[in-house]
Amino acid sequence: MAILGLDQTLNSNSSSPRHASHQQRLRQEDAEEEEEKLLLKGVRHLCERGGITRLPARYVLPPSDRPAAPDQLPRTSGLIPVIDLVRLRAPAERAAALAELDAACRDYGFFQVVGHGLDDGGRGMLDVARRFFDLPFGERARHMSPDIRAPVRYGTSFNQLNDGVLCWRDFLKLVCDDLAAVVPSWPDAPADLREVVSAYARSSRRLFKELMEAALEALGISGPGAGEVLADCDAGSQMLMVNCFPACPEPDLTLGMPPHSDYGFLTILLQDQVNGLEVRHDDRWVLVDPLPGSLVVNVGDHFEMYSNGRYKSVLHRVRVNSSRSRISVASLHSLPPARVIGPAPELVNDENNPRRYMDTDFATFLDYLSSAEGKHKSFLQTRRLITS
Ligand SMILES: O=C(O)CCC(=O)C(=O)O
Ligand SMILES: [Fe+2]
Repeated sequence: MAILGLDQTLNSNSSSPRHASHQQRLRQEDAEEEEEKLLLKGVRHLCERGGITRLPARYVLPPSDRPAAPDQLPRTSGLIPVIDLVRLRAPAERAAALAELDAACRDYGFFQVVGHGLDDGGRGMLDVARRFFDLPFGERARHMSPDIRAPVRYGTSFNQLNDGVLCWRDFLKLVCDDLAAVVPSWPDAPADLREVVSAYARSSRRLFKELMEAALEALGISGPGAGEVLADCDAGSQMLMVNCFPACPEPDLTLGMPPHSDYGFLTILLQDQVNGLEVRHDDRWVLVDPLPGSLVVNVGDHFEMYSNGRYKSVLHRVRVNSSRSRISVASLHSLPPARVIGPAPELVNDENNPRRYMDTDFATFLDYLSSAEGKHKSFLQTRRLITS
């Protein structure tokens, strides 16, 4: 297909002309099918073919869903609270740091972590991720699967089963629940991927547990209740989403990820120097401008449910830009997949803090993702008992 032809096909209006002959309509249907197949190979592949000077129509959002041009955004450096783990680890400063953590989870649902002591600050992880996305398409495509349940999966967009408008994103999903068992099925190229990513996954899990320990203390949950949750964190579910957002020809018309919340307890996000994450706060989108070397952490749906609404799982989205490709690695942590999650009994009382969410489990979440409902509401909304 000629390069110009490709652009024209991708941008063309998909409805058939009224007087098109039967044969013309069939040809158009074939072309649309070919185009869809091409787009599902991902945005990296699309960009590598060259000649993409306009955003293909399948990625164009309706005007109300488009991101504001960057210069119209409020500057937000300093807005997302910073939690210093060095203070959290110092007995004399722990109480003050816990109060800050509690406020961040309540008021923002997001915070930045510094002083985390991660070996190389995550640089090795970002570097191997970049080299993975730089591999020839055929090498990446070995891991492609439309099955959202596949433990290793290279995919594109957000939820390709349900996306009406595609997102400008490719990703490698790696389930890390039982590392020793899953690592042999991970990509073997680049040659150091398995080693670097599994080391990062282990560090991220340690950080998750440390943050959960602190958050439970901040919530006033102690004794056997806290012990059980923390033991479950050790054997809990973990999923790495390694995201690649290539430079985009018309970034103001689309998004790298649509507004969504994360399903787990906490997500730990490592990102390169290119901004893109926007968080919903006070009814507006704010661009997160992270401190160099920090990790961004957010509360997920399971933690909002477990905390009976005290902590907020906040909508966030990713914008793309026209000049620089961006890499991020989200590590989504929760309790073991078989565990039923509902409000902690310590946080519910009939008088002034009634139960706000019904119990849920992982299977229900996966069913939701593959259902038509996944198009319209957040998973959390489907679990609410009290809507205010
Ligand atoms: O790339 C980012 O900044 C956010 C990624 C994200 O929200 C996710 O993978 O769930
Ligand atoms: Fe997310």
